[in-house]
Amino acid sequence: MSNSYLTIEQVNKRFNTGKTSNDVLRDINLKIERGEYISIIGHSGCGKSTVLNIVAGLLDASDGVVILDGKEVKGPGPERSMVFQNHSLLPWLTVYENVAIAVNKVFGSSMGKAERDEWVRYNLNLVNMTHALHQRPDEISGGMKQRVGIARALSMQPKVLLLDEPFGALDALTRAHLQDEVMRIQNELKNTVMMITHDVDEAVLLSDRIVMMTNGPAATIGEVLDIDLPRPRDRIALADDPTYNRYRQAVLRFLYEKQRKVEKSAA
Ligand SMILES: Nc1ncnc2c1ncn2[C@@H]1O[C@H](COP(=O)(O)OP(=O)(O)OP(=O)(O)O)[C@@H](O)[C@H]1O
Repeated sequence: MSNSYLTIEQVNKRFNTGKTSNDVLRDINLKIERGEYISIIGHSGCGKSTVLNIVAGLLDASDGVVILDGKEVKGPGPERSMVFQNHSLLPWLTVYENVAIAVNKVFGSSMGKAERDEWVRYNLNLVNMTHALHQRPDEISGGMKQRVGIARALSMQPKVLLLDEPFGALDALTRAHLQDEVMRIQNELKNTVMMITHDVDEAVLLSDRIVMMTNGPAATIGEVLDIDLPRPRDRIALADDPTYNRYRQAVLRFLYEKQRKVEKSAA
């Protein structure tokens, strides 16, 4: 298998607890090109977070490798920054400081103080948060916290941005607004992104490809769907677009027909 920008090759994952071994992932193979936006969708518990955690280096694969930009992933690193569903800001630091702490850690030796300050502000400006620089996490809304988390992840200039249900805890309107912001930022920065989602519309709207996982145990990639919709994408215009709806139906069919059958036959 030749390498792409990000290659997941023959990855298996078993969790061993006491005498029992739980085969969670089997034969995960995926190649992601630089600048691609990939979503991973699948039923709860199939192993989506496990895949992302292996790419993040937070978990080791039992077999197989992850190669990013020619280097094997071994342990966590700032070139693979992660945003979680439940914002993980440090509550005692301000919005500015939450991003600055990451910037100082990653670029402390290579950027001067003024340059670091400018970079923190640049990233907070990308997510429209410069009005709240000196507020603390408990003084801002859930959507604002997620924006700061995204700014913090982007500020590390990751080679791949890993989003674990980043909009999952938000109300529908805030979620839509933040999805639009992420699409705008993606258009501007052309990041390589892997995002876990349970939301079919979110997957189709944001992605270049949707990776659909089979049910566990021993979950694997069932189908990969190319989303060939021009960008920038407008959610309202797409609601009536036949191609958009065809993609949507393909994902729904996978999740609720094909994977339900697997569940029944396994029972
Ligand atoms: N540290 C661990 N030790 C043992 N089993 C684990 C561990 N982490 C995850 N698992 C198991 O691996 C399976 C996949 O979990 P994972 O969190 O990756 O699924 P998921 O698809 O992300 O789920 P959800 O959509 O509900 O977040 C589950 O059966 C889970 O119980």
